[in-house]
Amino acid sequence: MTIMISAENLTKRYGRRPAVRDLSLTVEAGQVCALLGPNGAGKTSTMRMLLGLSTPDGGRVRLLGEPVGLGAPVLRRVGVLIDGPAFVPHLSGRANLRLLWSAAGRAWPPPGLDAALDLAGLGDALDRKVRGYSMGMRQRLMLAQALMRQPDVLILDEPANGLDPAEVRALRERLAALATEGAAVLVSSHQLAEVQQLATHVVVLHHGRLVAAGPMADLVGAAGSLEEAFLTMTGEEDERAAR
Ligand SMILES: Nc1ncnc2c1ncn2[C@@H]1O[C@H](COP(=O)(O)OP(=O)(O)OP(=O)(O)O)[C@@H](O)[C@H]1O
Repeated sequence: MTIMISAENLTKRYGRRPAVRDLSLTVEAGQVCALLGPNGAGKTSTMRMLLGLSTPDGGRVRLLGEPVGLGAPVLRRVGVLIDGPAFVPHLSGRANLRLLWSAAGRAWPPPGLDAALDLAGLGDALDRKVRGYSMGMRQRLMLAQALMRQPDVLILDEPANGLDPAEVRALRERLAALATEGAAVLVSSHQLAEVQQLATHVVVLHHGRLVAAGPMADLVGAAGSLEEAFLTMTGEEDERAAR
């Protein structure tokens, strides 16, 4: 068992409001872990801290056993999809990928480019300006960006947004293959039926707190589906009804 992603007692406040409270989680090599929670539960805040994009008010993060901060060397081994990246609209998809890769002084092309482009499935559009891309095409370019470095750790915030069913399936298969090869994947999503097929493990947040964590089969348990288990755990249906 190799722990690839670890958070210990993470806390984040915006002003006085806690967004993440005393959260601990681990993701091991070979696992695809879903980070779930209703809107505002703290998923993006958690991922930003895991990546050194925001500083925790308390607790500790390690990726591949190393501490994380902006520009930490370990981040070269991490594929990221989180708020962006901001592509240059008048450059092609391919030129944008090259720019993002080469900015750090690395020789083009990256080792996983072909597999990443294959998944992105942009075809001829890869050489057209990003300005004309649909939302789904931008999302697929972002995925290519995250995967082109053949990462050991992947942290993806709602990667399936805007993808059509065939693309969602291709993404699922690619992430499973990367995990089988020894990567650790942490992925946030609201698409619970999809997550149930994708993830081996689940972490559920509610109001910034951990409410459940463990193997998918344990969480689904007697509820029969991840959706049912999730709604029971978070009490979201009751909260909506009370509003
Ligand atoms: N930069 C910020 N400044 C102030 N409050 C913030 C900031 N970022 C997040 N928050 C607040 O922190 C809480 C957690 O937000 P976060 O984006 O982490 O949730 P989330 O689980 O990713 O939600 P969603 O499912 O809607 O993407 C929310 O109450 C949000 O309003």
